[in-house]
Amino acid sequence: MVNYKCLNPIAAVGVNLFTDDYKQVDSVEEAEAVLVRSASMHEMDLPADLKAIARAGAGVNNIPLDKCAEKGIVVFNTPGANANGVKELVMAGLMLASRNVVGGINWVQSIKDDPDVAKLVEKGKSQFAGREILGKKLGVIGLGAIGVLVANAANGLGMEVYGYDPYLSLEHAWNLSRDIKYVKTKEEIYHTCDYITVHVPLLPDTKEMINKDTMAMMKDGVVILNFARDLLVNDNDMEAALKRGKVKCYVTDFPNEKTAGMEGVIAIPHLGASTEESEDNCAVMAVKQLKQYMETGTIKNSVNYPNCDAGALPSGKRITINHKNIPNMLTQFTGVLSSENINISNLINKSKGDYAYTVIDIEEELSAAIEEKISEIEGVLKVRVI
Ligand SMILES: NC(=O)c1ccc[n+]([C@@H]2O[C@H](COP(=O)([O-])OP(=O)(O)OC[C@H]3O[C@@H](n4cnc5c(N)ncnc54)[C@H](O)[C@@H]3O)[C@@H](O)[C@H]2O)c1
Ligand SMILES: O=C(O)CC[C@@H](O)C(=O)O
Repeated sequence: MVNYKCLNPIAAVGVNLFTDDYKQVDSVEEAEAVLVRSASMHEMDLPADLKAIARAGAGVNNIPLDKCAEKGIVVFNTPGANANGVKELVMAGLMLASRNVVGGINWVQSIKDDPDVAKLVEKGKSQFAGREILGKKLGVIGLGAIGVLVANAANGLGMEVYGYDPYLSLEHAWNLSRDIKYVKTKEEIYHTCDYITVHVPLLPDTKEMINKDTMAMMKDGVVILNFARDLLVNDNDMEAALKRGKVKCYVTDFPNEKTAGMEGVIAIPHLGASTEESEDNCAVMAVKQLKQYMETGTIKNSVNYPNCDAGALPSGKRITINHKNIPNMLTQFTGVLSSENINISNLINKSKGDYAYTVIDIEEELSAAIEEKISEIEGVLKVRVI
């Protein structure tokens, strides 16, 4: 039986994939597997039995990835599963920043009880006139699952689209329309574009990438859209830029105490992935990845351990070892098994940065004492026998 804990509500279509071999528990302390959306896990004690965390979503800045890796806990996310939901809201954000729909709607509400409302609407509507996006230049920073969809959709609406991503993957490059102008520096986007949208993860090198220096390079009256994470933007610098008119409008899906009421900000309550379709896609992908890892040791879409297709289970036992990526580990693992006269039928070893993962298939049972011996090897972080 595998105990799992959901730290946020996870769509039923995903949770229902758990069979009778899985049991939902009330506290993280009892869990071997965790499902999470946006709940912060940074201050949480991670129990010794915890083996995997699946983030039903893309951003993993709410999870202490290094601390998890150090404890042999594999963290998964669900790349692309909510990308269409976010793309659609970004397109809405482009419109809301261009046409004063929000101001107009609020105004109608303020005059709704006036018997002359229809006449007042025609008389007063000019104060909410806007501009069209057709022919305007859009810069997309980060051409991953969301950025590519946004770039292609904006291109389809007649915008001239520029894209920047120094780590562009082959898969995403294939999906990018040939009309998108791929640029080699962010500065080209800053200097050129009327609208700039960011779709990068929050990392030390992307934190506050939109700040007074980068905004100084932008066109006067630029519109900035942030459907990625609030800390990508320096809020004090944004406030000053909005006041000066350097930035015409800032659309954010991550309002905080500073930006929620800021003039010139369109604040949306983190709704990018809040669609039935995205929530279902993320939940199904997260649960499938978690189950596959718990049941077979295969790692797919991990952000802190290497991906590893462990293949079908052997007739005997499978030993999975999460360990440090340091020399001489395989010799020690195979040494323990050969000293017990155990034959290895298959061995896979993968590494990612400071961490590695080894899967060893044997055609017989494995005693707890031998498992213990492997666990005691320096650099071994977690051992499982499936
Ligand atoms: N608003 C929401 O509800 C919502 C939903 C999903 C994702 N997000 C956020 O959006 C981000 C992007 O999501 P995604 O699904 O497209 O992820 P993704 O991993 O598919 O794409 C991220 C892209 O950013 C690129 N990148 C990384 N560092 C960069 C840099 N310094 N400059 C330019 N590009 C860089 C990567 O190469 C990658 O192509 C997530 O990390 C998350 O924070 C928000
Ligand atoms: O779970 C959510 O609602 C938001 C998820 C989103 O921010 C993500 O990074 O995938």
